[in-house]
Formats: sequence, C-alpha cells, structure tokens
Amino acid sequence: MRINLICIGKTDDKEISRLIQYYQNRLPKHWNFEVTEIPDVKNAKNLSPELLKKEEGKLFLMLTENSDHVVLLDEKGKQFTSREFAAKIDNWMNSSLKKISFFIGGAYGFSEEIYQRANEKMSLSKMTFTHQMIRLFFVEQIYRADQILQGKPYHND
Ligand SMILES: C[S@@+](CC[C@H](N)C(=O)[O-])C[C@H]1O[C@@H](n2cnc3c(N)ncnc32)[C@H](O)[C@@H]1O
Repeated sequence: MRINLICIGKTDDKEISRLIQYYQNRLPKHWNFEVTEIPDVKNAKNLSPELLKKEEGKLFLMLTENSDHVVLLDEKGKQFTSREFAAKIDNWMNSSLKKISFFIGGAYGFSEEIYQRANEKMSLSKMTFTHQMIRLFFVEQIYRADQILQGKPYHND
C-alpha cells in the first residue's frame, strides 16, 4: 500500500521542511509514504475563495485515481487518538487498498467537489492550523503510528 500526503504549494518555511524531512527519513521504506506538493494555482490572488478552491480541487483530483481511498484533513472531521490512528493504518495496510491519499486544503479549505470525492474526513484538533504547519503535525503522527505499531517507547501512554 502507498500513502500519499497531497498539499497545495511548497512548504515555504525551511524549519517546517527540515522537520518534515526528519520524520520522513525515520519512517521504514515499506510505508511507501510520500509527500506531494501541488504547485500554487496561477493568479490565485485574483480569484475568489470559491474559484480558488475549485481550481485547487481540480489539481487534487488529477493526482487521484478512482481506487484511492481519500482522506481529507479537515478541522471538522473525525478525531482519533494516536493509537487509534495507528490501528487504522494497520487495518488499511492489511486490506486490499492500494493507495491512501490524504489531502491538506489551501488557505480556504476544500471545494464541494472534493468533499463529494472524499471517503472520510479526519481532524487533528478542533483548532485550525495553517496549511503549512498541519503537514508537519501529520507527518509526525505517521511516524508516531509506526513507532506504536513497532511497540517502540516513542509513544508513552
Ligand atoms: C488554513 S486551513 C483552512 C481553513 C478553513 N477550512 C477555512 O474555513 O478557511 C488549511 C488546511 O489545513 C488543514 N487543517 C488546518 N487545521 C486542521 C486541523 N485541526 N485538523 C486537520 N486539518 C487541518 C486542512 O486541510 C485545511 O483545509
């Protein structure tokens, strides 16, 4: 199974990029985890929020196959503990799913088309984070899930 985290625009803060890389490098290869940064929509500043979300949505969908299980990272989604998330990933890994695509929205979130396409919505907190910071928080949770599944002492509860 592959796991793809798809985000809008480059991670423009070097410190966030460095930490994402840090956790990614510690993840075993069999996770097949990759981060895809979609280029920012051209002329984004001249588009209304609705149009911008639509354009970003088209780019998300271009990277998604029909068989992908799409999970939106969305502050209004369902919340999990780190152990529940690790168990969820373990179930997916033992299923026939070929790819899980996690989407992080842009500055205004997701278009209606993307909500329609999504299989589920997952929240990391009820609070809203920037689309840059949430990348790092998510990648750390992926690393934490691996440590939990390996029974390592990184996660202590
Ligand atoms: C700045 S937020 C979008 C803001 C918001 N949806 C709005 O109404 O304007 C950018 C993206 O970061 C992600 N995000 C931010 N906070 C999150 C949270 N607590 N849990 C999961 N994803 C979050 C989501 O993918 C969101 O679309």
